[in-house]
Amino acid sequence: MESTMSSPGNTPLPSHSPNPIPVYSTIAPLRSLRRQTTLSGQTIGLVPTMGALHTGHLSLILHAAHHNRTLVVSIFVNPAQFAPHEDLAIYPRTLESDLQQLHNLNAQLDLQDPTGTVLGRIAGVFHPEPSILYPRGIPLDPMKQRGAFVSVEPLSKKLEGVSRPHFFRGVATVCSKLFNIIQPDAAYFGQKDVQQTIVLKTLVADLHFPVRIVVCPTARDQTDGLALSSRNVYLGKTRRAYAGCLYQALEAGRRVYEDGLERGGVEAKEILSAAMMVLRVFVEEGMLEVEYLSLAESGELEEFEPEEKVNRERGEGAVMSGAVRMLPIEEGQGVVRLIDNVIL
Ligand SMILES: Nc1ncnc2c1ncn2[C@@H]1O[C@H](COP(=O)(O)OP(=O)(O)OP(=O)(O)O)[C@@H](O)[C@H]1O
Ligand SMILES: CC(C)(CO)[C@@H](O)C(=O)[O-]
Ligand code: BAL
Repeated sequence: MESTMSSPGNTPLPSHSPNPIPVYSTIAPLRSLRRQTTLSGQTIGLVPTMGALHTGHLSLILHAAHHNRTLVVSIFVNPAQFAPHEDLAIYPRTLESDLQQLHNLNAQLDLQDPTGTVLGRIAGVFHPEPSILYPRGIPLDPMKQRGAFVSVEPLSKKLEGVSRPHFFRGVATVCSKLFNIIQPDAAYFGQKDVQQTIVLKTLVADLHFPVRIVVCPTARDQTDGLALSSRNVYLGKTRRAYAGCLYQALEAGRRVYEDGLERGGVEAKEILSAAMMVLRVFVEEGMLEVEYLSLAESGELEEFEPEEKVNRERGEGAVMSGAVRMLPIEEGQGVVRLIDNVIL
């Protein structure tokens, strides 16, 4: 089924382009797009998202446009990666404005880049109902889910997997489905969700998916470095004012690592405590809780031992990541989890 620049309710969006982006809710038209693209000798770049698009998502699409003539963006809030107590029901869903942003981006892509390179353009948005991707239904309790699921172990149990135990199973499963349906040559993901990118690289290697996983830099707020994220809308003005502290903490850790290189390296615990020092003041004021601060190698996210010397040889490319729970400070607010990371 295909619609053009309209919401499922069929409200047409303002459009000045003669070529609105088709929105597909079923699989067959994507198979035919794949066939046509192959016949014309072009590649498909896929950008999977859960919608509520922001500049971070658009930067992934722009990146993909430099390497593929045909782009597909998926917008699907995947129930399988949410735990029953998480925010599936209230996750921001802004399809109309998402489509408008994609439409505007296509207009920019049509103009080519300043070097004269011909850029790709978004040829379709995949926006299925859950029943299309999960034909056996998708009960929220992961213990009751039926059908085929994919998990990547033991990576999925570490860091993010501790507080979100079935999150990566949901991500690996939905991405397997998207890869099989769209059959992209490459799929583009953000560095912000670093563990997700490692899980997905392992998935495509182990299951021999012919898809290249491309990791693109984290887009940040220019003032305080907060990683752009769809869930930032939950923060409210007051918490937003100090939400950049996670990134600033990670940067403080990175500085200790870099200064230590002159002295042949520093212990992992010194790097992490520099990061913790930035967060401590907020913790003591009851403004946030730290779920984890981690310094790990980039392959399987194996943690450095606290006393281990992190020097150029061991440290370069290591992942320093963190997750904090921004506690409610005003009436009606819930906890907002922020994650971020820097690569040493
Ligand atoms: N700030 C960002 N910079 C670069 N990529 C990003 C950024 N934020 C999200 N992405 C990437 O966009 C893709 C889709 O992510 P998603 O739709 O979950 O957005 P999100 O902002 O991460 O939302 P959430 O608040 O649910 O984490 C993922 O590959 C994710 O890593
Ligand atoms: C990759 C993804 C679209 C799978 O639902 C999601 O985890 C996300 O948005 O990062
Ligand atoms: N960007 C990761 C999707 C999630 O947190 O559910």
